[in-house]
Amino acid sequence: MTAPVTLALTAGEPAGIGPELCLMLAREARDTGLVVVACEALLAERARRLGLDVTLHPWQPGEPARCEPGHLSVWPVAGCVSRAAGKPDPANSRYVLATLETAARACLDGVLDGMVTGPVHKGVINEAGVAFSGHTEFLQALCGVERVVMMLATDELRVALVTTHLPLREVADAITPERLGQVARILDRDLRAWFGLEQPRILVAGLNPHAGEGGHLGREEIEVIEPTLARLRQEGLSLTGPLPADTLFTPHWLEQADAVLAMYHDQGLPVLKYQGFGRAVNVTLGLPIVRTSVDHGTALDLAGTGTADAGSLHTAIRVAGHMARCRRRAGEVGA
Ligand SMILES: NC(=O)C1=CN([C@@H]2O[C@H](COP(=O)(O)OP(=O)(O)OC[C@H]3O[C@@H](n4cnc5c(N)ncnc54)[C@H](O)[C@@H]3O)[C@@H](O)[C@H]2O)C=CC1
Ligand SMILES: NCC(=O)COP(=O)(O)O
Repeated sequence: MTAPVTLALTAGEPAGIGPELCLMLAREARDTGLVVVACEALLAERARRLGLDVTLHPWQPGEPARCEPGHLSVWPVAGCVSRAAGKPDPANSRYVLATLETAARACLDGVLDGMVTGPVHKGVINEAGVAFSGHTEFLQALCGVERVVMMLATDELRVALVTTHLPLREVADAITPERLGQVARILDRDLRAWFGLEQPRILVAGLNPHAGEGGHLGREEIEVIEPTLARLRQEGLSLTGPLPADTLFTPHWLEQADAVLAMYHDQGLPVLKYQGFGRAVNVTLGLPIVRTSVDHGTALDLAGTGTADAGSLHTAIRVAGHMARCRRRAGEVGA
């Protein structure tokens, strides 16, 4: 019999809502195996504080994960030096990164089938002197791949990004024919692989207002985006654009598309979050492992209150489980 899919779930920033969202999962039975990669004492303390009756079971590679209500398997990670909700401590940063590395290496080694990440605080990690711009870039480097793509999705809308965590000032220079080509090809390929689309229809946003207004409001569309899209169409990609970003997110265009490719983080993600914050998933395309994440951050204001919504975490687990099963079926990893 084939072993059930088992995912790593990193609990993220200890002072944030990640640890309690992981614990909330234990209220119900799970049909996908989950191993929470975190400090066991942190989880135990947060469970006590919130009155959650959860028994934590240290997990060893090769063991089945506990899936019944009231029980959670934990891959214990050391180094979490302060565990207060709502009070982040840069001294925990090495521990936070160790949870990510533990999970990612387990996926690369085939010990686990994919990873779901709870929210980390990028600023706090940087305060510890570690250059870190996000899981996306961290996992790209750890897995040794040249390009990955951040895509956030609800059941109704998918938005992928050409650039991710960059100061706005640097965005225009980062949009090169090479990067745009790599991102569009990964998006097209992974929409086919994971989302069952035979010929993904992708709307591409311009960078400038009104997609450059014929060159009067910026020349990136004419000099970079249009020629690159023309080359990609010759390769068989179905791309429409560059379209003015302010009217692209309207039913007229979205009804004809499977995904939107936005040029930068705050061009695409505010629309996605307005449409579906709390039930969206963040997927890293182009990695050799399965990785999804929640659509929200650390919500330090809610940590320790038990009021955080676990909707996006449920979506992230569902999508990662689906991707891991696809990979199994495709024979990319041993069944
Ligand atoms: N996947 C990740 O690791 C992500 C991490 N972040 C990081 O999180 C930190 C804080 O970012 P913010 O911009 O403040 O965004 P945030 O998502 O943490 O908070 C924005 C607002 O949404 C609320 N909120 C967030 N998650 C919620 C949930 N599950 N249930 C109910 N309400 C929720 C918060 O209380 C707050 O009012 C930053 O360091 C950022 O980089 C942000 C997005 C994703
Ligand atoms: N806005 C999405 C976000 O910041 C999450 O990024 P990452 O940590 O998944 O790279």
